[in-house]
Amino acid sequence: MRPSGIPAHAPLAVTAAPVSGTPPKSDWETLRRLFPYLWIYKWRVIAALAFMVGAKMANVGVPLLLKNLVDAMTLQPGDPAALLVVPAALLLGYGALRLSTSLFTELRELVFAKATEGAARSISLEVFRHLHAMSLRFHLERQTGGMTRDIERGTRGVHSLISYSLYSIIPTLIEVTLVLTLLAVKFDVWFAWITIVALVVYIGFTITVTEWRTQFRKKMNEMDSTAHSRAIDSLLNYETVKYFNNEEFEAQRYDENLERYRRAAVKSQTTLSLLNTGQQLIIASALVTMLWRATQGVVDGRMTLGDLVMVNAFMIQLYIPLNFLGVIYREIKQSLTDLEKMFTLMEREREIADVPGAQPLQLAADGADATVRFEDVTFAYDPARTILHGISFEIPAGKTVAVVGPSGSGKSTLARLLFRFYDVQQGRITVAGQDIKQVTQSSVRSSLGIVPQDTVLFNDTVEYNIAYGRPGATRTEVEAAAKAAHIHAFIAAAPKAYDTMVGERGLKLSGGEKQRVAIARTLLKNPPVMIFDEATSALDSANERAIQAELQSVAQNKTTLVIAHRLSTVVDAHEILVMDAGRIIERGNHAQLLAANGRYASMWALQQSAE
Ligand SMILES: Nc1ncnc2c1ncn2[C@@H]1O[C@H](COP(=O)(O)OP(=O)(O)OP(=O)(O)O)[C@@H](O)[C@H]1O
Repeated sequence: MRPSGIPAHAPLAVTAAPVSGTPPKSDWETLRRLFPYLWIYKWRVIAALAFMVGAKMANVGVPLLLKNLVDAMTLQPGDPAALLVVPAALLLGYGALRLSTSLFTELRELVFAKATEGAARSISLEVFRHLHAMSLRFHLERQTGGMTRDIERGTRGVHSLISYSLYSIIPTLIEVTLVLTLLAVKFDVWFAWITIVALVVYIGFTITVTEWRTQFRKKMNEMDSTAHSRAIDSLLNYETVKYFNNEEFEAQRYDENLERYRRAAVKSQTTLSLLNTGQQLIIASALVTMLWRATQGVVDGRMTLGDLVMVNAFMIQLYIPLNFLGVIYREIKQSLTDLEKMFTLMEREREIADVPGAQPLQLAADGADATVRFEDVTFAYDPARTILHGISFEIPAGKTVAVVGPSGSGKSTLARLLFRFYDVQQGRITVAGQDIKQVTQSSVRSSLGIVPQDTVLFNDTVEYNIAYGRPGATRTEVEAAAKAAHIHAFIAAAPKAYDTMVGERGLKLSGGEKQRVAIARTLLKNPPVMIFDEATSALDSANERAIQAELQSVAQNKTTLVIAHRLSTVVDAHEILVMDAGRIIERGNHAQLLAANGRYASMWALQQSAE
């Protein structure tokens, strides 16, 4: 048997660091959040730091050798032996030091790549899991485009933060310390002072200007995310845009943000030039002062020519990384901002969470005890508007209860509550006598199957979409489900059969075809409790009758909740609830309700005459 497109669940061996508490407040807090993800690879972190120190020591050794080389040439002009032997040894040493600098640097990258990539992977996976754990309310409110952009930037932030701090800031600090110590010990303490003052002024200037510039960068990000959200929303609504001929309107809305982005970007660029010029000024002043002190030293005979060369080489070596400090500081700040945004997203409270120590729902293997009860359930999406008022009913195991009533009366809300997409404000919902709030959400959901009102499919093959009902199902099982949902013949006749792509959100299929794919995947899941929320509303009468018969045979031994507009589809239900404005106004079986001659009877008469 050929396996279907979806593999069975395989646990991912990723050690996610624990997350707790409130959203990060400062940069240090963000760093503290990131640290545990890296510390999983502590030996690599330590080894990388050691290699870094090695590389910097080798780097600082280079000017020292240069000094000796120059001194050998200038101080012993009359000694041909020394002139031959000493420079040869020094040249070899020079080569070895240069090589070790790059060797240590490469080793550091080699050792650390796994830690960086591992941390980025753990965080990405954790964010993804967290998003799926967030409530339906969160997902209905989110702006997909902007949010994915934030996540993308956050994950990239992990890479840049690690590489900039570990590959730039820390090495520069090590180098500065080594050079300062050397200068202070070997020469006039003035050299160290000039370097320190220049560094302090440089860093102070860079940080102040960069902090000020951050607002433009933030604005750019904001505009970028909003533009992205608008573009995605507009593309998802492609057909609607065309129906209303609103391409130009959409383009203008998009362009509003692009224009704001452009303005912020130009400001960001102009202020960058200001920053760069200021930095160059500070560095050039420091270099000139140092060189002036060094030439004075040579003239006074306190320093050799070699010393002068060495001081100059040190300064140039320091100058190169410092030159990038502004960019690095900004990138680090930027990464921290991006990371903070992602961490804040991760800290958003999960509205619907398992109670501590929640156990899985206990259910007989054949679902024979899967009775569903709504006990005096009151619910509001928004506290200002109660949707369900004290709803009580029971679907005995293996029986079918139908809910009918006008649009907006709260029928689909019953299904959402049973799936625990929201928690009820009053009363409780039980499955097999267990409150669904007290057991794990995943066990409740695995006992339920739904054919929803609006089916949205994954942009993959028909087979993938059906097999989604039970990852790991074989092609034969997928076909059997498709046959039961009366969609097999249609799929088999398509040029690519089960490998046909359904398009984004399944839009390449008709409403009725999508609905049948949804039925097939729920049949494949085969849970003890089924919910059909107007499951056949998109079908023509002939297809509806055929599938109704199939659904009824499937529902035979299952606990079933049927939500329907067409009353002819629910006449066989064990109990029919008539809902209006969030209340059950009538209940009974078809015959009883007709006899009662109330709302149901008049709805029935109306539909019969229409048909
Ligand atoms: N996420 C939500 N936030 C706020 N109000 C909501 C939300 N979802 C639904 N509602 C409101 O709750 C009420 C009941 O919605 P529900 O989907 O349960 O109705 P229904 O009876 O299934 O309607 P229909 O027959 O049209 O599908 C509606 O007035 C709807 O506007």
